[in-house]
Amino acid sequence: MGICLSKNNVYPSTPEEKNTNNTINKQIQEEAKLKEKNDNCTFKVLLLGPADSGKSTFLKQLRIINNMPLDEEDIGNAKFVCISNLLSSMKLICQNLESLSININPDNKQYIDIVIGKTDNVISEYKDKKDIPHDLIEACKKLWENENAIKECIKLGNKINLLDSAEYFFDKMNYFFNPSYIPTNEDILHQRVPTQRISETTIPIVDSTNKLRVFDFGGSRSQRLKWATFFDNVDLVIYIFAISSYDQNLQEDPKVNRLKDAEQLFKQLSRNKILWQKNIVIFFNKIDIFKKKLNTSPVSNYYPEYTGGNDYAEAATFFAKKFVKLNANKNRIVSTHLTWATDTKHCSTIIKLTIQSLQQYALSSAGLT
Ligand SMILES: Nc1nc2c(ncn2[C@@H]2O[C@H](COP(=O)(O)OP(=O)(O)OP(=O)(O)O)[C@@H](O)[C@H]2O)c(=O)[nH]1
Ligand SMILES: [Mg+2]
Repeated sequence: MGICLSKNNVYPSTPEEKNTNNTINKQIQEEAKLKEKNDNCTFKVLLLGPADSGKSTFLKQLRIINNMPLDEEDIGNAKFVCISNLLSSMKLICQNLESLSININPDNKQYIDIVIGKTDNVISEYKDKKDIPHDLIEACKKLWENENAIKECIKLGNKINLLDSAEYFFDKMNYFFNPSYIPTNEDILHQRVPTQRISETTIPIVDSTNKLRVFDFGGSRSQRLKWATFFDNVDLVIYIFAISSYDQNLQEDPKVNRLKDAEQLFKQLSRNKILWQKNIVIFFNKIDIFKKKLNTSPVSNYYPEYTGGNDYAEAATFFAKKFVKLNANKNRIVSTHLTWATDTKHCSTIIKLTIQSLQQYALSSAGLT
């Protein structure tokens, strides 16, 4: 390279070598600056997708996995949310048994009446620290332990927009009804609170000097109108939808299939001008429910072109191909992951992979790899 080494120093001997040396030094300085910038980077990440798809759950996992405590509001409201998710799910089931033609044991009719009659008042009063009436607790326990109709109705939960976590809360009702029980992180991960306010959370990435600045949005149709003002200077879009929702309709528009709505939404986002150059990671979420459903709710009932039966890999590949095809900019990287957002161990692997590729992409955009 025309450079003489003397002890620890580098001395150029001719004007040409001097020039080369200057160029190299400049490059080294620029790369060091870029590296420093990338070592202390804050990546802007958007969590986008339809309602009830798992965006806020994923944000909770991002905090847990990066050793950041859960949001104080989530912890403070945990008991109330668990109880109200549990009671309102039980009420929804009791109200729909007849329309779903599910028979009950006549001896249990009294408990169903108690649940339907008392739940709303109890939820509104519970916030004022009133106790849950004993007869309502007993009614819930009796129905869950002795009435098969409740379990049958859970299997038809897709028809009544039942919470995916209903069974989780019913299984743990003895804990939740105990006044001294303190909800765990797992309980908080199973809660359902639709996001009404856009949240911004800065999360230091564990074992790194970089941070994530994560925006979590409400996914219902009315909430989507607020998204676009946050699209500037994004580093990564994570599009999350529930792959298990292929047999469900939207809460806000019961005529529209949830997964078909998720397709349309993805198509629109992939065409968005401000996001045009941005890479997208798609999370096909709720695979735990998806796997179970395949046996009882054939995908071909909703997608007649699907021929893979109840095979999990076939069905997942079918949807993955569908979404990747919908991406309008073929020059951007679209990666896909099958995810289970309520499971911390599973999420940890996916989150690490996603952060790695985000950092890798940032370095390569800066010309450092
Ligand atoms: N079984 C299961 N439940 C999940 C999974 N991901 C999320 N949930 C549950 O699904 C419900 C909805 O999750 P959220 O994270 O609130 O959904 P969201 O996308 O933030 O919804 P919006 O705020 O309304 O847009 C919660 O009760 C979660 O516990 C999953 O992978 N498996
Ligand atoms: Mg949310």
